[in-house]
Amino acid sequence: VTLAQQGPVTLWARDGAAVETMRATRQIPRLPGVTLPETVRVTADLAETDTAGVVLLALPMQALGAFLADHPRPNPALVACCKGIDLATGRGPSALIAETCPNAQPAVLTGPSFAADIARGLPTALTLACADAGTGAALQLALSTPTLRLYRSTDVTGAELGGALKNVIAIAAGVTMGAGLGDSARAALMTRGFAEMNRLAAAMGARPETLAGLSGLGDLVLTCTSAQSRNYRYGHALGAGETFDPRTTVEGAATAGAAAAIAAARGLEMPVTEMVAALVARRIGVEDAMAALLARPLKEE
Ligand SMILES: NC(=O)C1=CN([C@@H]2O[C@H](COP(=O)(O)OP(=O)(O)OC[C@H]3O[C@@H](n4cnc5c(N)ncnc54)[C@H](OP(=O)(O)O)[C@@H]3O)[C@@H](O)[C@H]2O)C=CC1
Ligand SMILES: O=C(CO)COP(=O)(O)O
Repeated sequence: VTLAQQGPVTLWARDGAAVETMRATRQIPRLPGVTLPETVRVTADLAETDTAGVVLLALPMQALGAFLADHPRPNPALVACCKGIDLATGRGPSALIAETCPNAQPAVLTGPSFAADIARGLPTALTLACADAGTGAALQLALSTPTLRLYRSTDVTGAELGGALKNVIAIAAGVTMGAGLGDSARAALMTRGFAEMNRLAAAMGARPETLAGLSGLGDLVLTCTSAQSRNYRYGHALGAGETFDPRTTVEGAATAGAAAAIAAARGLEMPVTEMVAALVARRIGVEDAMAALLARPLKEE
């Protein structure tokens, strides 16, 4: 919606009925109240995107690998908008793109931004990460709009891991608030969670300044403090012992398990992440999880 202010955009979706509805009504079922500009062409025919210079891949992380394997994309630049670690392979979106679409430059668009805010034209700032600096600069220019401000980076690993791991900590923050443990406990979990994000990212070659930027700290703050976040709301329901619609995309649930497995393989301590993975898998309850975190040996900060 925001990019369509600057020129024609093709929006592909797999659901033909949803495409027909969007064409007819110019409304987006997932973004109530937002009208599709006339410059957005909606299609259920994926081949219509084949000649685009840039494609934004906006589907859930756990669906990306199979989607690309089934539909390798011919476009020169593929920008992943998903946040997470693939549970099956332990890889991020750019590695899945590189594997399935070897002729494409993989890039990542990530940072604190709710789709509804961007579509309403509210100001947002994101990180555009691409290992190839020239492609990254071109994408930054092409995808920035008057209300969407992109900062560029060549640290794809850092940008991906910041966006993936903050969702896990957001679940923990939601659990804390849902269980009535208070704002102080949430701030502690956010801070210690951020330390874990940095630990894993550094071990995987990311730059600390990327984690301290929009794609890491920026998105951590947003997602841990806003009830607009699905990861936060899911955690809140867990903490409060309430049900949660299982059809909702909650990226941190799978990513908690993937990150905990990587940390274990590398001998890294990630107690908050491990606890979220255990909570999601129902191996532990909220009270026991909190007690276990508080009972850890005292240490230097
Ligand atoms: N929503 C937001 O505010 C933000 C989301 N993100 C990230 O974007 C990614 C997608 O999230 P979001 O759009 O909110 O998720 P939703 O669940 O709202 O939408 C997912 C979309 O992907 C489609 N989809 C799912 N599986 C497949 C598949 N196998 N093949 C083709 N299409 C598929 C769905 O189609 P169908 O309707 O047919 O199921 C739907 O259109 C996530 O990684 C999320 O973290 C990042 C920043 C902000
Ligand atoms: O990543 C997001 C905001 O930057 C969206 O968060 P949720 O997936 O938790 O809704």
